Amino acid sequence: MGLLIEGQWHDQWYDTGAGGRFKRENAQRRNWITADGSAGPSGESGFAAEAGRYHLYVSLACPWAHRTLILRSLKGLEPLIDVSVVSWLMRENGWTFDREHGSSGDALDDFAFLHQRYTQDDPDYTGRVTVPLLWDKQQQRIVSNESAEIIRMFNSAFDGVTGNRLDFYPEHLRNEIDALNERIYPAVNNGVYRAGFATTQEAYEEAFDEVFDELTVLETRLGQSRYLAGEYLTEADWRLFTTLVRFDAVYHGHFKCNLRRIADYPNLSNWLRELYQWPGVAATVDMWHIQHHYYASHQTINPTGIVPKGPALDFDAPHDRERLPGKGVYRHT
Ligand SMILES: N[C@@H](CCC(=O)N[C@@H](CS)C(=O)NCC(=O)O)C(=O)O
Repeated sequence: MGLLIEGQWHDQWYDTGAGGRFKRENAQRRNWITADGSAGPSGESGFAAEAGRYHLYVSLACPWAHRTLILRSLKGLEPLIDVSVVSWLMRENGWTFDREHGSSGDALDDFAFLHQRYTQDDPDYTGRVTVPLLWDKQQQRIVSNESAEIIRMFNSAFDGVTGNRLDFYPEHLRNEIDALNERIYPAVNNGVYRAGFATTQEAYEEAFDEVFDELTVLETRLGQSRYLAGEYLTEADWRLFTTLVRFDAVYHGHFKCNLRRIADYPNLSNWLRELYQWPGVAATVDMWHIQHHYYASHQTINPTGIVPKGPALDFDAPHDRERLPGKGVYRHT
């Protein structure tokens, strides 16, 4: 675990400051792929949607990278955007490449370390070396290392190429989806990390309470609504999914978010199974990478590196969500 400072790699754990609070660094590359290469909401123009031009770097353990793999699958982008999967283990060199346990190696240059890709973009790069990372093979530059924006690009930029009309961020639901994301990101997606990486009791308990307060709100909501934003399955669901699918296996034990398991919430656990069983999704979930990555990589939290054998999880078990009205994914015209 470390970061680049003026292009040099430094092995360094997170600095949680005096209060012991983990603060996630903001992503630094914020360009957008668009249908015609015009500029997106941030960054520069020049990234037009073209088959075969972009490459996605992911970890199968990482919930932020997982979002991008799900949207890539559901939007029919697998033949257009190829992927490299980093090693499950992240230690003193940060994300590295190998070809074990389903990792791919660096498919482009056979680099040993992901930080080499960051310094190829900028030899003086300063910052954390994170996944997901979307790379432009043509310009040899990073498009984006912000998953929230990569999934938005995947949702629409390539529609003219693929003909895929599924819309996970439909116009009429945007306010609702944005409001959900604004609560769920700090309290749940990042909340479990804030609990797990806290270095004071107070910071841990603060994050812990936020996680479970929000899960209670979401449990109630999903008792009345098939999906988070209503009858349509949207981006907001997939963003929550990647955290909850890891929860009982990792966040409950490793990050000490153990008031309850997701299995103890009837609506959240049934909703989780429906999403897991959505065509194309189960293949993006690798519980081996997920469990081994967290327990073996975070040596400050789990110095022995022992990976628990349980819990037994069965996301293929039947769910009861048909009891609520649902329309599946919205299709734009
Ligand atoms: N804002 C980024 C966050 C990505 C992120 O923090 N990824 C983690 C893996 S789950 C990472 O690569 N961490 C390495 C580090 O912080 O050094 C996004 O959502 O894309």
